[in-house]
Amino acid sequence: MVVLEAMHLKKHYGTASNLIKALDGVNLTVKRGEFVAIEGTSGSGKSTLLNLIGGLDVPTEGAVVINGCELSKLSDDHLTVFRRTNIGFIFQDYNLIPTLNVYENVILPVELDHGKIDEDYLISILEMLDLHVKQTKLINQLSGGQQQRVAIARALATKPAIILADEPTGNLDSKTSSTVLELLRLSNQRYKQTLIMITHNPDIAKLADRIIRIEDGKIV
Ligand SMILES: Nc1ncnc2c1ncn2[C@@H]1O[C@H](COP(=O)(O)OP(=O)(O)OP(=O)(O)O)[C@@H](O)[C@H]1O
Repeated sequence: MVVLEAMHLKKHYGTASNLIKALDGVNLTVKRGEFVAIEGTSGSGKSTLLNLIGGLDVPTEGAVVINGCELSKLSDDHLTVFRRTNIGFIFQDYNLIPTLNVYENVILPVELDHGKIDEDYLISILEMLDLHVKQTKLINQLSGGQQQRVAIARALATKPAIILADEPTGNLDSKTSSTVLELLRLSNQRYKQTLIMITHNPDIAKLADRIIRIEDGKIV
């Protein structure tokens, strides 16, 4: 079953002589439960692609369809709810809320949609990420790596169909990094979640079902 379809996606900035083709005609089909790694040099268009797939940015041309829903057809409000319920983002700026503690940050996306919190599932995530003893800590009492793990727990909390991750283990030591990858892989397999991950690490890319390489805004 196809969960994501990107059709002829383009993202251009500027005009005429200053035209930057950040993404230049990308077609991509991803099946439910697939783990896709995205590789490419700096500036090749990886983040642009992830932002368009996640509906965080609007393409200049082309369309993104997730679970049969074309993102550009949704109103802003619907898109916000759609994103929250279908997509888990693990980006480098964690966007955690400093006035909430770890537990409150993690359950926030579930609460915003008045969803039921699966406590057992949540505890297992927090334990695997070694955050269970930090649940009542405020975000600024955590190290960068711990904050990254909170962002990962939050992305998994809603059991989203698609997880979009931008170098999710970039700031973690190698032990935590492999734990996080194991958790993502486990979650990917157990819940048939689709995982799309930008990585510069060939060892991580090797774990993926498929590696996509982007150069100059195109899949090569
Ligand atoms: N808002 C913007 N305005 C103009 N150009 C932009 C904008 N955002 C991105 N670009 C350009 O689009 C191209 C692709 O950028 P993108 O961030 O997608 O690359 P990337 O592969 O994710 O790079 P990195 O690995 O360094 O994060 C780059 O040339 C970048 O300078």
